[in-house]
Amino acid sequence: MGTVVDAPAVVAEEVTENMLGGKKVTVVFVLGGPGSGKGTQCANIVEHFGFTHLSAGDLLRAEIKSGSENGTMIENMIKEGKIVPSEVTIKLLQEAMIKSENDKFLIDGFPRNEENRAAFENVTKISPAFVLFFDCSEEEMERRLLGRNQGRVDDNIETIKKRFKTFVESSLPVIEHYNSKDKVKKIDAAKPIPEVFEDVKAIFAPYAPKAE
Ligand SMILES: Nc1ncnc2c1ncn2[C@@H]1O[C@H](COP(=O)(O)OP(=O)(O)OP(=O)(O)O)[C@@H](O)[C@H]1O
Ligand SMILES: Nc1ccn([C@@H]2O[C@H](COP(=O)(O)O)[C@@H](O)[C@H]2O)c(=O)n1
Ligand SMILES: [Mg+2]
Repeated sequence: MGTVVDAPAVVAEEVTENMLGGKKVTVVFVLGGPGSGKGTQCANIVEHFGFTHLSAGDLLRAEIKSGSENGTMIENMIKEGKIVPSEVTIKLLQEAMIKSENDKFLIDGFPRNEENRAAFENVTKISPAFVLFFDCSEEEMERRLLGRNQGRVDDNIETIKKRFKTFVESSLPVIEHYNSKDKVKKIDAAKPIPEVFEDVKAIFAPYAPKAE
């Protein structure tokens, strides 16, 4: 009797799980400190595994450039290494996912704090397949950021120190949360780029496009 009554609830959950605008999506959160190599490795994953890369930072920077009413607030938060309110970032991520024809997304640099994490789950009902965590020392990340040369307003030593503090205080607890659910795949990101990608490839092997 119990089984018969329970069955529809289970089916309903399967149907609605990770649905977005009528499609079932796979989401991987890509986390790690500033300069750990998230963007660099996401570009490789896109090329080899057909995911769409959504960088929360890039979306926020595009929002500033677009002349949005939130532009000044976002720019100030980025300069201070602070985290923009979740509603702003989630709206940008949701819009980008709905607009995309793809159903596999790398969400880079999000969730950055507990508020990001809980709000995303509440609003989208999407849970990540897993969390890719790029682990790297602050010394190495600082060296990389100071050498990046992409004209970012936050690639200066004052902001870098603030971003490290935000990462330790606000972002590491998010990684710990997912670790407690066995969802974190940790990568040694201090190695050279091709070696890091070898480790990444092993994790993404189940997502390799099928040979025709
Ligand atoms: N494994 C690596 N070894 C050496 N340099 C690297 C490595 N990975 C990335 N880099 C370089 O470090 C810089 C930062 O990399 P990237 O932009 O991918 O980091 P990120 O984690 O996305 O940083 P942010 O959080 O600030 O956006 C870039 O100049 C990139 O070329
Ligand atoms: N979830 C997020 C992600 C980023 N930010 C702000 O953007 C800055 C740059 O992000 P990168 O991922 O490109 O390093 C970051 O320091 C934050 O100020 C955010 O608020 N919320
Ligand atoms: Mg990046």
